[in-house]
Amino acid sequence: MQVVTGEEMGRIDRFTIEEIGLKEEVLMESAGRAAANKIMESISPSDNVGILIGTGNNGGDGFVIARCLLDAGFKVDVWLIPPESKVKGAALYHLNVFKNSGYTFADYSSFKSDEKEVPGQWDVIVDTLLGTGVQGSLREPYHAIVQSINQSSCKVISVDIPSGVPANKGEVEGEAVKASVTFILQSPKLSAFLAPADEYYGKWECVDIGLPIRAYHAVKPDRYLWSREQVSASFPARNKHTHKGSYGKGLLAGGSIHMTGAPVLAATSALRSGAGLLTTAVPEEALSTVASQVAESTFLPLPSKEGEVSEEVGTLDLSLSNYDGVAAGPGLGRNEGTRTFVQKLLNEVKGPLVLDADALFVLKELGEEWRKRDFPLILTPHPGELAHLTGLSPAEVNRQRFSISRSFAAQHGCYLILKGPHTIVTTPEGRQYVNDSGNPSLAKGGTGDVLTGMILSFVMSHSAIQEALSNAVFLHGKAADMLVDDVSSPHSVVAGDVVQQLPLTFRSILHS
Ligand SMILES: NC(=O)C1=CN([C@@H]2O[C@H](COP(=O)(O)OP(=O)(O)OC[C@H]3O[C@@H](n4cnc5c(N)ncnc54)[C@H](O)[C@@H]3O)[C@@H](O)[C@H]2O)[C@@H](O)CC1
Ligand SMILES: [K+]
Repeated sequence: MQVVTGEEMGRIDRFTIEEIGLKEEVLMESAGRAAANKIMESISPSDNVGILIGTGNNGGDGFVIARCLLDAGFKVDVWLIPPESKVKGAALYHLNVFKNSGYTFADYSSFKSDEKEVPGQWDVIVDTLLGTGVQGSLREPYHAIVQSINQSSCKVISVDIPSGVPANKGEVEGEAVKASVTFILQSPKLSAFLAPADEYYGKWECVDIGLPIRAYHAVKPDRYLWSREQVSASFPARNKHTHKGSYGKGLLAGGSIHMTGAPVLAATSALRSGAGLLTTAVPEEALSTVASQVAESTFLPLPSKEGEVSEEVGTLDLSLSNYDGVAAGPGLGRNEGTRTFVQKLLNEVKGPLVLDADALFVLKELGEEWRKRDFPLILTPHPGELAHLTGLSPAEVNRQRFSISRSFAAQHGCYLILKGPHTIVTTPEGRQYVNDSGNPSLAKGGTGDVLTGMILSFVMSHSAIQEALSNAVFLHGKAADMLVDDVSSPHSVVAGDVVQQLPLTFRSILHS
């Protein structure tokens, strides 16, 4: 499933109409009918339904939906918000089809002021006021209507996008519909994955309106949703005729005297995620504490000074080219030793290199050096870390999560995993994959270390790096979802619980 901007959706629509020749009226019929079918499945025949129709094509969808529901015998009131003379194009065509079918609507523009509240007898409101064409904050009368919708106790079903929510941005200016459910037409828009707009959608589902795949090929949004279906299809099975070496020899580097837990979490997570052989590299002063908590790893002591890796690491032969994958960062600290170490990893690792946490922090000081890597480089920042790397503020990063990740990954030739409530994996070519698992229980120290371990393990056992990364991100979130659904509360989940939950999470995918 592709994720689009409002403009991309418009271009896909136009290509379908102008190049492929599917008439706009036909497209609107398909869209409205597909949405109507979903709406009818989600309400009861005894419900009183109010359908609110706005001026643009979203309103046109509303006329199709209203006709479908009335034909099926539902109890429906239809309100046309603008004066009829304002309705144009395909929406006007469907207004006429609606009328010619023997149905009527109420003209909101002629209502007296005491008639303008959402009526108390409605159980369900279908919001087809405004779609992806909305610009800025809502003008009257939409503003007042949306306020009235949000104050009502009705179930609110938005079509395509909750009215007033922008397609491409997370910020909502002023009022917008807070939907119970949104039936998105064909492709989710960016705002479904950006805060706080994502909250306005309620539960959402995409409805197939039959836009031709050729139109997507022409427009190339190159952004996809990565969910359970894609994970199941790409999660590699463990073959009978394999041995520990078949699943990669990995190196996990992290820890310092005050942060011994981070490498423990990352290492145990890597091992639980299938790594065949794991070596954990830890500064000498922290080694015994870490080693006592990870029985299945071998260890590589790193020279240390004041509890953190020291600059001497730059002069040592660590045989870094012998590993199938390396991940570094959790708990390393941010001193010169870490910088020297990360520089060495960038130069000497001959396979996928995952940099997280403190390793990301020092990357900025390495200037242009790290752009020249011949082997895959995978960066896993949270918005604060990407802000540090780009010189932007975390708020700016969050505001433009998609575009900033895309340009950063392209500019630096790396895979970028921008963490957050809807983690985005971006490839060096700029393709993007949005994750749809996870919950706020993951907003805790240590959960990122768990993800790093999973990523290390997955990139060693999967030939397609993007799939490995997206699967790790999905399953990490899924483990948290399973914990919250079956075992814990979002408050109580700790990073170690996520590691413990991995076996059942993987089983749920293998057996689905
Ligand atoms: N173009 C197509 O072929 C199809 C479009 N579809 C529907 O069309 C929608 C997009 O249609 P439109 O581009 O007409 O956009 P809208 O339906 O969002 O309507 C835009 C109109 O709303 C008004 N408006 C914009 N900002 C406003 C504000 N802040 N306050 C008050 N009024 C405002 C303006 O008059 C503008 O022309 C989609 O969301 C989808 O529901 C579907 O029918 C499928 C086919
Ligand atoms: K809408």
